[in-house]
Amino acid sequence: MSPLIEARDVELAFGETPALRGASLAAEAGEVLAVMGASGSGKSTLLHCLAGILVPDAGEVHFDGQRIDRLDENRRSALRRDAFGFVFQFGQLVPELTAEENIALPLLLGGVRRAAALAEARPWFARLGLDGLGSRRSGELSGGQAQRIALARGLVTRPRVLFADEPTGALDSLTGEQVMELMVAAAREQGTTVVLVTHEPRVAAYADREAVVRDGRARVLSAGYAPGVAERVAP
Ligand SMILES: Nc1ncnc2c1ncn2[C@@H]1O[C@H](COP(=O)(O)OP(=O)(O)OP(=O)(O)O)[C@@H](O)[C@H]1O
Repeated sequence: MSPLIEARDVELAFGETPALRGASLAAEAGEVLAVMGASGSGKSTLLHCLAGILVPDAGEVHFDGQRIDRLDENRRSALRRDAFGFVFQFGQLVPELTAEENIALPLLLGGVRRAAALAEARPWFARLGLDGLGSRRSGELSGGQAQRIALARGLVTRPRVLFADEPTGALDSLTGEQVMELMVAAAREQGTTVVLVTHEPRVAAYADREAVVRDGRARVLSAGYAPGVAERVAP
């Protein structure tokens, strides 16, 4: 079976700073893949290349049998909107919108009519333990509540791949674990592949498989989680 999404020998430099130096990484359909590594190792850059946000200087990015690094910006943008979902460290909700409108936003941007988009957003409140919060704005939500809204926004279009960059990084560990449990359960329920960037082994433990990025190169660890394995495997 070929992977759903794959980076092959990807290289990318920001000016004189090499961020990726031949990174290869693949995720199968339905898999939860954690990407770990030290600060500055290139994790976010690799995620941005996989998601078609950045175009690598060299190497290839494939999604669902298509080479996406060769698509122009308009087509990559359409792909991100139609096939991918995103969750970032600080939720990044739109402060002027209610929680319900924030969840519905990717559908609205994709041309779904307002009533239909809000109807799609509503079940997420019960699913993520957020009942009664639909009309709140982001300033009236706790960090954990806001991140669950961001998670719902990332999944509401039923994306093929959810890209999550340090989704628990701004939360305390208990709240972070709740968000991870909800994220993995919701993704599995709808068959969404998850590429999860984290530097926390406790967060990576929710994944089916782990990869480590070190100095701009990725290596996949064997399935399953064992404390300390990342440190032992890295040369
Ligand atoms: N927009 C940018 N402009 C210049 N350099 C950048 C930019 N983004 C990242 N870099 C550099 O590229 C390298 C990889 O950064 P990246 O953000 O991918 O690492 P990371 O592993 O995700 O780090 P962290 O865990 O701290 O978020 C670093 O040396 C970083 O300073």
